[in-house]
Amino acid sequence: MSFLDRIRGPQDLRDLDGRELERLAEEIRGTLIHAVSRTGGHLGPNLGVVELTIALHRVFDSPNDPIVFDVGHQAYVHKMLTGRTGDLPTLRQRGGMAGYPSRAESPHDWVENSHASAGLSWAEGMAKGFRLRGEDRTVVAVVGDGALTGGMAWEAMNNISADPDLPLIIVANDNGRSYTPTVGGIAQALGAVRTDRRYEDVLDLVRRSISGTPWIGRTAYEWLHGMKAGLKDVLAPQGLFADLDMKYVGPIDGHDIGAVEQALQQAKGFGGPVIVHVRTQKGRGFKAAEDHVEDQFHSIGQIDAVTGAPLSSKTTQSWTSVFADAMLDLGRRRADVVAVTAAMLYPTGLHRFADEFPERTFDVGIAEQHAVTSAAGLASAGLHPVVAIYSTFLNRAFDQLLMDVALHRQGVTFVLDRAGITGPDGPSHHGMWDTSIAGLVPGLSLWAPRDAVRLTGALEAAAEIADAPTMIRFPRGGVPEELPAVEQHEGMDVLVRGADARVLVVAYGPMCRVATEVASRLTDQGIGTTVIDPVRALPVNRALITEAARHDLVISIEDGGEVGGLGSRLAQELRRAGVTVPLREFGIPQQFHDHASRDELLEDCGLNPQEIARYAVEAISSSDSDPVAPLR
Ligand SMILES: Cc1ncc(C[n+]2csc(CCOP(=O)(O)OP(=O)(O)O)c2C)c(N)n1
Ligand SMILES: CC(=O)[C@@H](O)[C@H](O)COP(=O)(O)O
Ligand SMILES: [Mg+2]
Repeated sequence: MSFLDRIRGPQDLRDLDGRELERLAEEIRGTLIHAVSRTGGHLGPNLGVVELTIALHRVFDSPNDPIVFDVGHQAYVHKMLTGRTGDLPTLRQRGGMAGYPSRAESPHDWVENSHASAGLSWAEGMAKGFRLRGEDRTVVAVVGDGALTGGMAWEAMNNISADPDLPLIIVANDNGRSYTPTVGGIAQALGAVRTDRRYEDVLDLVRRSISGTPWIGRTAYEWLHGMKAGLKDVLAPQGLFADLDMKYVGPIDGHDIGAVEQALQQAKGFGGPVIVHVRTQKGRGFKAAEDHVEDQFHSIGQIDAVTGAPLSSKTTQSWTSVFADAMLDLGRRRADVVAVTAAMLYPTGLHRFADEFPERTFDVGIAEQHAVTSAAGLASAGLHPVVAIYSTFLNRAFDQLLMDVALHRQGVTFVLDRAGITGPDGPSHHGMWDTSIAGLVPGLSLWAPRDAVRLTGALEAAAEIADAPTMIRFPRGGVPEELPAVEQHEGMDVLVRGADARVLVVAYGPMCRVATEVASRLTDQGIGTTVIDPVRALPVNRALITEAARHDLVISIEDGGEVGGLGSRLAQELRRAGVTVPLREFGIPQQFHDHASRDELLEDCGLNPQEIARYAVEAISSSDSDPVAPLR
């Protein structure tokens, strides 16, 4: 039986000796590579925390001592050590193991939100809470160097550093990377601590010089050992945290289980907030990952478990790569166009713009709030910033969008990738709130392109707006074939013009294809149907109101939240115009949607032609004297 097979929970770790623990780490690495190369997922981050997580679960008593993972994408090893190795083959699949901690899976899991830089606030609150309730529990927060570039982490640190007996241990998991190398002064400061060896070099020098004479050696060693704390303070680099009067232990080799355990025990002994700074390597133990320049296999699809070569041959171009092409073309023609990313240069497709225009590309770290307001600053300086960001991560920068960009009427373009249902990353990753947010922002224009041609056109149009925010949203994955219009009308694209149309379907983005299929089903039932893509979804086009008034039923279909989404805004404008035609909005239901494939979840949301057409037939029939035969 392998060591890993013997681990049903953290208690089974405690009997293993150093050699056995190393064997266990090897087994965990092999299992991770084998499983995640098949399922896809965050292989690199998890390969980097194997020894760290083993040490954490040997020193602390989870779940009595909660272990909080910031972002949580690096919690696969934690899940394996808490009895879930067998679930790895179901990773990120419908009904399978979540890619982040999940309270439904285990009491060892505490925080499910995959949005970075929230972990320390969670841990600070938990530690205060347990202390107030008189519970003897230590909270441990594992936070990456990337997550430490997020402002929320420092809001928490400000409170933690002022609370000397808070039972909280912060493990700074410093692998020097977010996707690409982590940017900014904080990362540099961590790096300084990581690479500054004055203290160790002096110790090595003394050890070498006295190694031949035992009695001197023993005396000097005892002296050194006694002096160690003072010596370290004098010689060790005054790390980032020293000025906060935070106790600091490190830097520790995060792949040396014994050293990490010793550091964690030392930190535990302090009884108050401590930073344990561990140096790890993302992708450790898998050469293809270690050597992967882009992101050290931060997030992978299916790959060859030996070579690391991608297996899922992407046949269709991705929405992201269409944007990358359009952005590069725009940048070549417009010197005022600049790019802003929050530590996601490659995932958002800005890397090619950055290669050609490095001085016009700004990676601000995992700091979306700063990214948005800094973009307002760039616009006020006469530039046109394009902020490329995953839809879900814009949530945390709503105030900056509203009060810095829109209030100041700054021309900033937001390109929201992963808008709508994303799929495997689960509830905190679906981009289902951006359209509701957009609807609240005065002056904002939004495009939801249905294909590559419309995406390119939307970027061109958005870049022309210099006095208000603009937003372009598209989903994760492959871009569909071009869906040409049969007619242009007042800036809108008519995709189907039904004879004697009774039903108007207003469709946004990738749902336009669904809408044309709804139309063909209804036409087969003898119900004339018109399909319109507004192209510029917000503000609502007045011509759409006029079109709606000419029909007996209006249906809107969007890959966005149905509450307060684009359909809701259309309904509001119809009411305001006194148009009483019934309107039914089809969108993503207002709930947290678990992980599954994007197609599975869209089906669950009812965003398919069958269900929508069935609704339309029933609605028309119920309003008619001679009802139409129900759809089969
Ligand atoms: C608010 C937010 N922005 C962006 C992301 C996307 N993201 C996921 S992990 C990651 C990098 C995290 O780096 P780090 O904290 O150092 O963890 P590591 O992957 O190195 O273990 C990013 C940018 C996110 N999860 N949350
Ligand atoms: C953890 C995180 O937020 C990202 O790594 C995310 O998982 C990437 O999502 P995509 O795979 O859609 O790029
Ligand atoms: Mg990192």
